[in-house]
Amino acid sequence: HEFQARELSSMAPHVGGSLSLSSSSAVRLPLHPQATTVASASHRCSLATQEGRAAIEGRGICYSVTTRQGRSVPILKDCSLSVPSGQLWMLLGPNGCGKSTLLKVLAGLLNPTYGTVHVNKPKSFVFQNPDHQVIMPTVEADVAFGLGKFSLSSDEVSSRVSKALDAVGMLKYSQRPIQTLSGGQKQRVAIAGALAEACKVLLLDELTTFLDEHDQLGVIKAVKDSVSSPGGVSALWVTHRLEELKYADGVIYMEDGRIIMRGDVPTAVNFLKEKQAHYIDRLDL
Ligand SMILES: Nc1ncnc2c1ncn2[C@@H]1O[C@H](COP(=O)(O)OP(=O)(O)OP(=O)(O)O)[C@@H](O)[C@H]1O
Repeated sequence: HEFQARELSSMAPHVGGSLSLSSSSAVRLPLHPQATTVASASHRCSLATQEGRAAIEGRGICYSVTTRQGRSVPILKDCSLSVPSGQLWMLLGPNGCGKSTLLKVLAGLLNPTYGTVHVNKPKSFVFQNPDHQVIMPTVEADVAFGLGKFSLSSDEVSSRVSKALDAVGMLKYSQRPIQTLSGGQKQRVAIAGALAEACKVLLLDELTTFLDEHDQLGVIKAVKDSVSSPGGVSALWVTHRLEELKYADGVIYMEDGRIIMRGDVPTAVNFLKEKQAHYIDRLDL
């Protein structure tokens, strides 16, 4: 982790900043079963894109908190984004720029102060700390846990659990006690839980922060495979780790509560290089 922090701060200080070791509490959170539009908006706008409706779409999202003194502090400022169906997009930006808050607004965990949000459902929000993602004693039981609410036959439950574990490369671990898994394996089990529930959208908050290179690769590949397979899973992935960009279909970069860049990976790489050059120029070495 320290290596990552050093690497990022030397490569692109404005991109990674210092990595936070504090972990938000972590649960896998299945969200509502049907697609709806959440709108607390003063203005509504068309949710359709030219290719059809995006899997994740936000328009003019603002989110503010009110201090004890009654002062309104803006956290998200006029954020608009769109993630097409069947794609994996990455959300980057320095510590405290609003990435997690934006993800929570998209997940429906926070109501935007202004703006509109549309996210296909079922959707699932997976947090960063793998130790808090999984709750049942074995891998199989954990993935089956979320299916309890669907009144499925036991055959259907087994079939969904096996398919989901297979999709994240964890089928052979199905009988393993959860506490014997590595951090990355636990993250993959959490993702399998979301896939078993036939999630259409995965909202993933810094899943690889605490993982070593091997587990990091396992988790990102599991997500990429789910997105690439037929069935149209879409994912928005918050990360500080620039090497993960090679798995992305698109990139969003935030600073100080605003989205200041959206584009494909080459566009993002150019943007990041320019930022780094600008930073080095300012050092006056
Ligand atoms: N409930 C709250 N009350 C006050 N400030 C808040 C609240 N929630 C978030 N913030 C502030 O909003 C800003 C954005 O926080 P957020 O966690 O979204 O950033 P982030 O980009 O995910 O950061 P990191 O990369 O460190 O995880 C931070 O300055 C944070 O302190």
